[in-house]
Amino acid sequence: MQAWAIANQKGGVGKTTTTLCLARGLALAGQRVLLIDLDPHASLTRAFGVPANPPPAGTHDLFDNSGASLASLARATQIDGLKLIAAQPALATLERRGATQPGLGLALGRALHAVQPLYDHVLLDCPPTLGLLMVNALAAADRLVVPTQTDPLALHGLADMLRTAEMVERSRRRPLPQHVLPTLYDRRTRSGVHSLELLHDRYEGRVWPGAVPMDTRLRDAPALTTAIAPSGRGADAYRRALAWLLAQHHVPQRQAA
Ligand SMILES: Nc1ncnc2c1ncn2[C@@H]1O[C@H](COP(=O)(O)OP(=O)(O)OP(=O)(O)O)[C@@H](O)[C@H]1O
Repeated sequence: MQAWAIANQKGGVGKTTTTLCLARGLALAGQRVLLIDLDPHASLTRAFGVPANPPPAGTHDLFDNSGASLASLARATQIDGLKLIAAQPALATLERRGATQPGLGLALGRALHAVQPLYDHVLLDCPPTLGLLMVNALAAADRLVVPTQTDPLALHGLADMLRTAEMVERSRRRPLPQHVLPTLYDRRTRSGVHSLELLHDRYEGRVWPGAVPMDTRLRDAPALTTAIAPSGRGADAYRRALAWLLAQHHVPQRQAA
């Protein structure tokens, strides 16, 4: 099983869209995929039409003492082979508890360990804040995918995110390969073209050589719950990005604990 953290400390850079498109691509290729929505805003959960009221069983239950197992929280989705653990608003309170409850930073990794035989890939959609939930995802992941908007401000956010990942990597003493995915690219703007060039110069080897273009069909997909099968330039770009990510062979297999 490969665990992928999809993370960036900056909001609105395409994390949820990326998670959804990569997961769908993997499931359509016959892989057994689990999505875990770690973002209290629950965009990914809503994209699958899971109602917010009453709050669904989901990610938060992994962190309390309810004894809920990850396997029991996974719900089927409209896509064969793709399961989802829904986010609940209560996730937002976890950051406070984390400070006082030792061991909570590794709760997700422990839960994933138990479902290794059930899934080929687990994708973790992270919130845009460096808190307990993101640290859990980075500690548990086998690889990190950082979607980054192609504009000058977003490049600062990217540098912060990669520094954070390197800190976590040092403390867990296991490599965390990092892959950068340029998103929301507008080739008609000079700042877009310039930012993409900068990305490739600064992070050579870690950046997908393409870029996901602005595409209204991708923008509308989650809101309309038609996230299941968007088509068009954006969806095509994600297919190519997934192929590139899978071709990065330096990702080590998970070691036995
Ligand atoms: N390639 C694209 N073209 C057009 N719109 C896009 C594209 N990718 C994402 N969007 C839209 O941009 C917005 C932000 O995307 P998304 O929710 O995936 O980002 P996020 O990083 O997960 O955001 P947040 O930090 O708020 O969770 C959404 O409305 C989404 O539909």
